[in-house]
Amino acid sequence: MSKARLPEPSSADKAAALALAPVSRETLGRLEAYVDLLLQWQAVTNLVAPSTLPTLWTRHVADSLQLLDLASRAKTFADLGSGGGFPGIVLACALADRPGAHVDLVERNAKKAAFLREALRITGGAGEVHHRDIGDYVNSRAAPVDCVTARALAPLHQLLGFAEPLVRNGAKAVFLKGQDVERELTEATKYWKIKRALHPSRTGGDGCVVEVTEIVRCSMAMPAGGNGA
Ligand SMILES: C[S@@+](CC[C@H](N)C(=O)[O-])C[C@H]1O[C@@H](n2cnc3c(N)ncnc32)[C@H](O)[C@@H]1O
Repeated sequence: MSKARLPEPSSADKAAALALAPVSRETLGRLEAYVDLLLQWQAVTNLVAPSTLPTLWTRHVADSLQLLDLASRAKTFADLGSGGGFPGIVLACALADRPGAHVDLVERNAKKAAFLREALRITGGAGEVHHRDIGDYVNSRAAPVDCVTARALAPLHQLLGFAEPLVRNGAKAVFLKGQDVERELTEATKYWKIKRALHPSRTGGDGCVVEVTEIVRCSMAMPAGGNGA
């Protein structure tokens, strides 16, 4: 049986992404190698929604790159639930030439963790894959990180539960969120007192980045599914 042909990223979209989030020639080379690898693996395993492939550069790459401006002095990152590598691999590619930079990519799915390792290998991205559960990772990481990231992982109240040990240890959190952010913030404040700022997404739509610099648990019990341990 012949495989269905996947839609390809459009060159106009790539140009638009690079206008939104300009990168050095070296970073562009790494990102192109990553996108090529992602397209090869996408043919056999679902790393991103196939419908988003034509706009892969704006929807996924530029979306990830915009986090760098919100963490311009950060060197160490923890990307929770990295999946196909957004934003973690993109950040690792962009930071490869920054001395001391490092991205921990946390992913419990074995196939995706294997993909992430291969992406770091072929791009020379500055990072390491942690094939484990986020709860284990955040509760056992001894050294602080500067910035914790996540995209399309969980509702905000759960993300805050995951990130709380890292933020308590000095990290800033930046979460890429969609249009439901106000509802998620309302829900989150039932369980957490947070210091936060909202930044509209540079890649358009109703998306935004939630920047969190303080997370304090309220007395109410967390619902199932958060890092309520
Ligand atoms: C919907 S995907 C999003 C992937 C990527 N961040 C993106 O935006 O394309 C969520 C990923 O988080 C991983 N994940 C979910 N819960 C996790 C957990 N508790 N520990 C580790 N990985 C987790 C899943 O395996 C999945 O690959």
